[in-house]
Amino acid sequence: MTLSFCEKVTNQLNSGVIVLDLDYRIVFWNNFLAIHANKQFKDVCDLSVYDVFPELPKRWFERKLNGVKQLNSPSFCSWEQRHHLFELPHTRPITTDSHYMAQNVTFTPIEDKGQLTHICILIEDVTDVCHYQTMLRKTLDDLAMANRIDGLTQVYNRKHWEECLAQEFARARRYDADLALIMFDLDHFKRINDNYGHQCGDMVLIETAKVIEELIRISDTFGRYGGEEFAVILPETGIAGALDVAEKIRQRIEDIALLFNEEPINVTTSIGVATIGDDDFRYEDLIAHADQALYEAKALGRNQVAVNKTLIACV
Ligand SMILES: Nc1nc2c(ncn2[C@@H]2O[C@H](COP(=O)(O)OP(=O)(O)OP(=O)(O)O)[C@@H](O)[C@H]2O)c(=O)[nH]1
Repeated sequence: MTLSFCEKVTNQLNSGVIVLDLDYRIVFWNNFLAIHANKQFKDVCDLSVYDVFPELPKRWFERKLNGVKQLNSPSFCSWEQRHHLFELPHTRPITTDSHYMAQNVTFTPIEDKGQLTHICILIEDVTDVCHYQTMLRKTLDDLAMANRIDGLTQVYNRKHWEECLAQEFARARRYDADLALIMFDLDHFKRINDNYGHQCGDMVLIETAKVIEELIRISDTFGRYGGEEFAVILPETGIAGALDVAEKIRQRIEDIALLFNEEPINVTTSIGVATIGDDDFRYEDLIAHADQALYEAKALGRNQVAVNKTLIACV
């Protein structure tokens, strides 16, 4: 078979070109397809495109082509809509999420003497774009996560935790719901650092975060407020429930069995509890109340739970 000039040019393209008649029979495909589908044109010529690519989503494909026919204008399908239309293996040495080549596909009507006679399908290999975009998205997700997480303890950092509190506070105000806050601070933590070193102090903070994360509900939001101070947001929780959780936290921390260089390390915590009140207009008010209660727990001798004074009146 002698090739026309246009066919020779098309065979040089680094994209796939398939031409279908109006019955979806293949009347041309270029070398790119011969290589990537591992089938010479003579072996597919005049076959239905569905016989050669049984994986094609027939209903979607025909709807797409009908649109091209009726409007007599090109149509496009990007890899972001459908990763690929034709199952062509990619030849990259890179690991991607799919075995198949990611594709941008353009459908173009072809007329002869004013009559639509064929549809040309251009398949662009965008495996690299897809791969690098996927990696970029993952990196951005990781960065966003790192921005929310405290590097040492792997729980929420103060900035993100406060954003969560601001949201919960607004929601509780809007729906007149309960909301409680627990803030706790490890007792005499400076002594642990001074006596055993910062490495030991860090280990205590990591272990504390771990046990408390296991103790609270998934709907609660736990974060490191700073230094050796942590905080828990308890949505839909009144004072009785909050005190219950606070006591569990106190007990759990007292029970942590830690060894550093084979020496037991004892840790206790002082805890302040506050719940949203009529006079709290900003989430910072709630923090101030819980912090005040925490200060009282320290003043009363540590290793205990205190409720902020304005609340005691209504308990
Ligand atoms: N190892 C370690 N220590 C920290 C970290 N952040 C804060 N600290 C230390 O925590 C200690 C807090 O000391 P203080 O504020 O005096 O409180 P405290 O000794 O716990 O005493 P009370 O709170 O009154 O019971 C300081 O020595 C800080 O350096 C950290 O990430 N790692």
